[in-house]
Amino acid sequence: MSTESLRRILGGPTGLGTSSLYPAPREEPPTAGSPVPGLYHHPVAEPDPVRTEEVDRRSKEWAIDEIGLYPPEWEEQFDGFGIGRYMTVCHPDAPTVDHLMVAARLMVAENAVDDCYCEDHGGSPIGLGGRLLMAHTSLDPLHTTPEYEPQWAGSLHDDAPRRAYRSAMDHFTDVASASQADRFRHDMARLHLGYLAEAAWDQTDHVPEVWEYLAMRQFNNFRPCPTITDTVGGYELPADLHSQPAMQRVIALASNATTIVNDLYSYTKELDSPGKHLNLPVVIAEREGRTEREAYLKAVEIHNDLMHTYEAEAAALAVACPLPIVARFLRGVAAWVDGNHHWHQNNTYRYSLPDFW
Ligand SMILES: CC(C)=CCC/C(C)=C(\C)COP(=O)(O)OP(=O)(O)O
Ligand SMILES: [Mg+2]
Repeated sequence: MSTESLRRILGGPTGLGTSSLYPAPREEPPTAGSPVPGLYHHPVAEPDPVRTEEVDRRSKEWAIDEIGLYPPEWEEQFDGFGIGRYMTVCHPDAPTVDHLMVAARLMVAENAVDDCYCEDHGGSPIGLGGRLLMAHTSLDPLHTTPEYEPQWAGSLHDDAPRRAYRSAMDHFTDVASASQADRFRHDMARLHLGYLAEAAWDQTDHVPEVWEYLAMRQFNNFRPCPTITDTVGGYELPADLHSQPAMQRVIALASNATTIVNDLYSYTKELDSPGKHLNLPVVIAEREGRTEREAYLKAVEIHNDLMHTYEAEAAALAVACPLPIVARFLRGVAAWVDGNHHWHQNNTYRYSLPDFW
């Protein structure tokens, strides 16, 4: 495969000596909506405003009318999340708004579970395992005897997170193949495992080693979002290609980079939240005895290393397995990585940068 083709797959220049083509640390402090100084990323174009608005409108209609997701007082936060921008910028190859809506409902549902079960909308580490497992059955149904089946089926309507998961999953399985749905269930089980480790550490006030934190964050991770890029794009990466170790490594590295992006952009929000909220800079500061600023800058470097390794591995995979479907999927993952950065950078309603420059 030519260098030019690889660039197209990854969305920008890669390899030795190309870092200087991307934004470098700056002298002046960032302003609202600017990227984290020194963060390696690929700027992308603003998402299509027509699609953005339509996804916002339809997501809200679904959340309110179909599943009763949130009370009126949470409306501002729902709007501030910007689901339309997020999905539109992360899935530039979605053939229709219907395809974008498949991703949008899942994203809204995933955030509802995180907020209502784990975090600041009534969440708690206490009893989380039971709640998460029951919610997981909205994605991966219980197969049981006629005596108990109706009780389980009724439970899927009992709270907003389960209603959201069940409805979003129904819409997803309408368009996904059986193996794409199974891939998604596996990724969601990984996510729930990550939530549980984070909650267990919270209950015992344990601050993990940096590598342990990175392991937890590989599971409590955006991974279920980029890995549906083919379903949202209206095609399928076959299971035998998706499960190749080289593809799994690319997916994990890309997803880890996207999740550390969240740790960097949500750092000040999480410092202001009650209790100690773990994120990469906080863990580095505590476990490696660094100042907050030093720890934050080290987290930027870790992100950049992950991004460089991800891009190198994706390029190597594209060469080793030169199938158009592999190139298309890798392009979709790269678009998600870049779009995720764009959304975090520009979501000044949720995020603001620390004063470290
Ligand atoms: C959309 C999805 C699969 C989310 C899973 C986990 C999650 C909420 C994140 C990876 C985002 O991290 P965090 O919980 O720290 O989110 P905020 O910083 O509150 O935006
Ligand atoms: Mg965060």
